[in-house]
Amino acid sequence: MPTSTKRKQGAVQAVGAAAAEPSSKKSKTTTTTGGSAPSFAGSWDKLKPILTPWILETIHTTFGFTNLTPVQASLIPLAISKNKDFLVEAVTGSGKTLSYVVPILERLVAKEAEMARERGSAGQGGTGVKGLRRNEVFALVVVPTRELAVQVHAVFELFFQGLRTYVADQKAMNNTPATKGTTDDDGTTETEQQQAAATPETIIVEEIYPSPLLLVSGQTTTSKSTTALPAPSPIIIGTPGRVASYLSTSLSTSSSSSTSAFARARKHLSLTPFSLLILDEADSLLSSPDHLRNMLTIWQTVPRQRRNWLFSATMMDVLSERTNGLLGQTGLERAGLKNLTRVVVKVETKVKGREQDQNGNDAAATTAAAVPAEVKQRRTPVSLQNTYILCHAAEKTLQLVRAMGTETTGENGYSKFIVYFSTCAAVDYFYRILRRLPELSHFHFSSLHGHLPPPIRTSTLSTFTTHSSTPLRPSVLLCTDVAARGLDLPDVDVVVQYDAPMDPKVFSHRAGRAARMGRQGKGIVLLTKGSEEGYIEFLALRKIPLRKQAYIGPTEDQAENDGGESSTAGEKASYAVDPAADALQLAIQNIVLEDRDLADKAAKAFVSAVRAYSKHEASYIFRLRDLDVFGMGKSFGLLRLPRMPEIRDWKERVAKARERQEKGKAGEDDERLVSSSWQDRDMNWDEFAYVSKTREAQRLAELKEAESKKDEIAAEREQAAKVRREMAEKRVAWSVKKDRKDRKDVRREKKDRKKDWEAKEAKRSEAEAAAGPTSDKPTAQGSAAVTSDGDGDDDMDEYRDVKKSKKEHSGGNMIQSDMFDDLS
Ligand SMILES: Nc1ncnc2c1ncn2[C@@H]1O[C@H](COP(=O)(O)OP(=O)(O)OP(=O)(O)O)[C@@H](O)[C@H]1O
Repeated sequence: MPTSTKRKQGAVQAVGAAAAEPSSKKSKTTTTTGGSAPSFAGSWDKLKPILTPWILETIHTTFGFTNLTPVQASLIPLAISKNKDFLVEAVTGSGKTLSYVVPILERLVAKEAEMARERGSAGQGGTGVKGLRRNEVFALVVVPTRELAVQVHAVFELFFQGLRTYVADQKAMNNTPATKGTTDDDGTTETEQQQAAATPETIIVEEIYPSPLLLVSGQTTTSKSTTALPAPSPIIIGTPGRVASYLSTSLSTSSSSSTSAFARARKHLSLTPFSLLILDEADSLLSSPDHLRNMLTIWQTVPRQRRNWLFSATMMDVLSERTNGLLGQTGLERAGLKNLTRVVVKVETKVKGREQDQNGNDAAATTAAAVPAEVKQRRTPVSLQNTYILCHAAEKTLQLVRAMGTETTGENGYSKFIVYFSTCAAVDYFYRILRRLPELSHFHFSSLHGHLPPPIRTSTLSTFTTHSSTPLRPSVLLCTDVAARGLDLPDVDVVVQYDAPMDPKVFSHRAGRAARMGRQGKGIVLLTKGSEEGYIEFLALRKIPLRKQAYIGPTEDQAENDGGESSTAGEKASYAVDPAADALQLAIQNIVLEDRDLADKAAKAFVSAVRAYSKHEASYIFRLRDLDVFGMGKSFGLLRLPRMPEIRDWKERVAKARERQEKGKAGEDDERLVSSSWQDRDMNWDEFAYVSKTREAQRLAELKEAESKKDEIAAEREQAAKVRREMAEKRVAWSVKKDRKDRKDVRREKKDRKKDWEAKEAKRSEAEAAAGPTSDKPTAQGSAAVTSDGDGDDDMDEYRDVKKSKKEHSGGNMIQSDMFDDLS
C-alpha cells in the first residue's frame, strides 16, 4: 500500500455502493460493476459510525482519500460496531488493507478509553497514560511474507504519524487566540468550533501510541532472555514463524516456577486486552503446512475471547480446501473458526454477447475449450486485461523477450513489469541472462526471491518501487511468489507469468499486482501447446477469464498468425519451432560461455524448474510426462542437459517415437516427441573457466587431482557399475525365483483343493448311488469342467500378476513410478 495517492485513473465513481448494514446477518455481498475507473461507495466523512477525528484526518490528508471502496464501505462499519468474526473476499487492489486497519485503530481507541476508565484515568482518545500499558498487546496482524508485513506496518505508521501531527495541531490551536480561522454561517470561526469540539481528553496529550511492532526475518525475535526481545506494542504485525516464536519466547518464562522470571515475562508482554487476530492473505496462511504449524502456535497462545478477521482475494477457496496434514479438515475447521460473517465484494462486467480478443477473435472460439460466451462475474479487476500466449516450450523465453519489447512500444507504452518464475534458482539465472540481451538492454532489472538476504530483499523492492520508469527506460522485477500476494507496488503495468503458479489460487494474486484501484493493467501467462491449454478453461471456471494474445512474431507488424488459432481437438497441431528460438538459445549460450558459474546456475535453474513442474496442484494440466524438457532446455539456453531421471525418460521416449515414426506407426504424441530435439553444445568443458579466480583455481585443482587419479576413478566407477549390475541381476533373479515359487504354491493349493473337492464329490456320488438314481444333478465330470475353466482364468490372472510384478521390479519403471507418484 503506497503512500503515494496520485492515480492515473483519477475518476471517482460510486457504483454498487454498499449499505452500512448487512442484508443478512451471516453474509454480505456487494457487487461492483466494471468500468476502467475504480468503484467507490460513499465518502469517508459520511461513514457511520463517525470516525475518530485523527483517523479521518489522516485518511484525508496523508492518504488523500475522499471516498471508500466497496469493501471498505461494507466492512468498516460492521467491524467497528459488531463483535463478529469476518471472512472477507474482494479482488486484488480493492483496498482491503484499510478495511481492517481503520477498524483496528477505532477499536484500539475505544479499548484505550475503556481500560483508562477501568484503571481510573480519563480516556485520552488513544493517548492515555493509564489506558493500555506499554506491554499490552491489543491486535495481531499475521501475513504470509516479509514484504507484505513491512507494507502493512508502514500503513499503521502513517496513521500514528497522522496522530502525532493531529495532536501537535490541536495543542498549537489550543495556544492560539481564537481570532484566526474562517467564519461560518453562525458567526463562529473554524478554530473556535474546533476548540469547542475538543474535549480535554483529546487536547491534553502527553503520550502517543508506540510504533506498531514489526516481526519479520532479519530482526531479533527469538532469544533466551526476554530482555533482548523487541518491546511489545498494542499492534503487532508479522509473518507466522516470527510471530509464533516471539509469542512463545515472550510468554515461555511465565510458566517457570521462578517468581522473578514470571514477573519479568509478565512485564515484557501481556495479552490481557488482546481483542483482534487478523489474517491477511488468510487462504495462504491456512493452506500452507508450514504456515499452519506456526498458526497453530499462535491460535493456542492468544486468548480465545477474540475476534478473527480473515482477508484475501481468494478467500472463499479455503472454505472447501482440505489440506494435506490437516487430517481431512479445512484450514478454517483446524482453526476452530465457525460462524464467520462473510463479506464478499463481487465484480461484474457487462459483456454483450461473446468476448473478443485483441485481434477481434471470438474468445470462446479461440480457446481450446469452450469458455462461457458471457463471463459476467469475475474474480479479477475489470481494468486488468488478462491474456495468454500459446507457444512451444522452446519459444517461452523468446515470447517473454518479445512481449517485453512490444508492451513498451506502440499504443501500450507500458513501462513497469513483473515477471514470475516458479523457483528462486530460475529468477537468479534469468536475472543474469535477460539483462545481457541486447533487445532488453534498456530495461532496468531487479530480482526478488526468498533465498536473498532480508536487507537485499528490502533494497530491491524499494529500488523497483521508486524507479521512475518510462517506455524508453522501463523496469522489470523478476521474482517468485514471494512477491505474489498483497504487495502494492505502484504503477505496475504488465505482469508476465513465465511459469504458471503451482497453486492455482496464486494466479489472480500475481496478475493482480497490475491494474490496482482502477488503473489499466495487463497480465500475460505463457502456456505451452498441448495439455497446458486446459488451463484456460480451468481458470474460466474459477471466474478468471483469459483472452488469447497472438504469438508474438519478430516485429509487431509481422505478428504470426498461428496465434489466432489454437490446437483444438481434432486440429493438427504445428510442431515447427520458431527459428528465432534457436537463435536466442545461441545468444544465451554465448552469454553463459563467459562464465562457468552461469552454466552451473543454468543447470540449477533448469533442474529446479522441472522439479517444480512436477509439483503443480493442477497436475492433470501440468503433466510432467508432457513437459518438453528438450524445448525447455533450449529456452533456458543450456549448453548441455543436466543428468536427471526426467530427462533420461524423455530421451528414451523420443527415441521410441522415432522408431515408430520410421515404421510409419507414429501417433500425434509421437510427432510431438520427434519434433523435440536436443544437441549439446560442442565445446571443451575442461577449458570452460570460472570468472572468479578462487573458484577457477579450485576447479583446476580438482581437475588435476581427477587427472592424476584417472585410472583409480575409472576403476572405482567400473567397480560401482559392476556392483550395480550384480545387484540388479540379484534383484531380477530373486524376483523371478519368488514368482516361480508363488506360482507353484498357487498351483499346488489349487490341486489340493481340486483333490478335496473330487473326493467329496466321489463320496456324495456314492451316497447318491446308494440312495437311488437322480437325473438332473451335475456329474462330477461336468463340475470338473467348470472348475477347469476357472483354473484357466486364474492362470491368466496369475500371468498378469507375474507380468505386473516383473514390470514393477524392473529398474526403469521403478524410477518412473516414483517420478509420477505425485501426479496421480
Ligand atoms: N478509499 C481509497 N481511495 C483511493 N485509493 C485507495 C483507497 N483505499 C485503498 N486505496 C489504494 O488502493 C491500493 C490497493 O489497496 P490494497 O493494497 O489495500 O488492496 P488489497 O485489496 O489489499 O489488494 P491485494 O488483494 O492485492 O492485497 C493502494 O495503493 C491503496 O493506497
